[in-house]
Amino acid sequence: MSLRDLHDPALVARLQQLLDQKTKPPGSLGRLEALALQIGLVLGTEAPVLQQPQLVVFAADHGLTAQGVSAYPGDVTWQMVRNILGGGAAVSVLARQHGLALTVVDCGVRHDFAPRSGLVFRKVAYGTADSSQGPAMTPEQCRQAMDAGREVAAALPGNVLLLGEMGIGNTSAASLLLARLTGSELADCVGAGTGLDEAGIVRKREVLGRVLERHRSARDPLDALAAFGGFEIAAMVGAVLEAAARCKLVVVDGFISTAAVLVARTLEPLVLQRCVFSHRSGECGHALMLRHLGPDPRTPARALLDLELRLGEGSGAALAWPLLVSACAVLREMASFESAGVSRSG
Ligand SMILES: Cc1cc2ncn([C@H]3O[C@H](COP(=O)(O)O)[C@@H](O)[C@H]3O)c2cc1C
Ligand SMILES: O=C(O)c1cccnc1
Repeated sequence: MSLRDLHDPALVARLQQLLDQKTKPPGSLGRLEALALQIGLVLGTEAPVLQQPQLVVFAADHGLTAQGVSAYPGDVTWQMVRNILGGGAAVSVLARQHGLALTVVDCGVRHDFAPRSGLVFRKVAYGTADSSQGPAMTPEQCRQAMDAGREVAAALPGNVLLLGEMGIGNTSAASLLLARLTGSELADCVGAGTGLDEAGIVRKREVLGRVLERHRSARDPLDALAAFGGFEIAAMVGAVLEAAARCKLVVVDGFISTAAVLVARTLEPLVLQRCVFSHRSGECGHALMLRHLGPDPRTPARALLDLELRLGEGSGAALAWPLLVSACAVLREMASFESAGVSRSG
């Protein structure tokens, strides 16, 4: 399946003309105008309305946590899933504030959850295998996780998917994917994650260096994804591909969800047309990752916000949401010079 190129020159010209006719100096709403244009193109309309926004938190555990790569124990993954669904996590509060439907997908958490509202069961296994000892997933598990993401995205209503994730150890998997898929120095790809101190970061780099070396032949993006994990990243790859195929807007969160886009765009470069990068994470490596996803005028990879967030869960995507709503409102509702009887510049 290949994606349609959304760069319709006629629609671009109409959208640009509409924006330029609004009662403001041309370009004075800055990047909100580029955002409005992008949303218009994705939804294929001059009057975009974002409907039934869905924030999906993909959750899974990582075998590599056995090597001490995170400041927190793996049990935090399932405990935070419970907290997210219970309404007390950052993403729960922000989703509630902004009226975003919140779903958690168990892609591979090391825990058995009782059925509850908002929780979708797509468990591939009880966490990935330790990637310092062998591949994190088998090719079949990788496919299963990607299919889970695709199916979840296919079943969602609305025209916007906001990505979130929960998985202790997943900054390690994202760093490894960044290093392998872009050829960047590992040291530039590895950060503090949940808050490792300097010694912890040195140790994390050393562990990830060994993992990278162990899987030196995993150069193909899907091989790399299977080698490093995790299930939630693979599921996000599938979800991004499916949402993009359905011409939904994809709101990308931080370091980990952007890593999923890094993989997805190797399979379908045009997914980038549908992606809005909500924020630049404080995690070392995210700026580098965004640079590798752009710049290209048709596929901007510039993040909207820079709040030094380093949380994940979809918190940055939720925080950027009002900007997307505003971009659409400007396009739909602002008067033109002509309709408002305002004089243009001489
Ligand atoms: C309480 C808590 C809540 C979180 N919410 C998201 N993350 C974030 O931190 C984890 C990745 O960092 P690392 O690779 O260092 O483990 C992921 O679960 C991510 O979503 C959290 C982490 C913690 C501790
Ligand atoms: O940028 C992120 O998404 C991030 C950073 C640190 C820890 N968890 C997530």
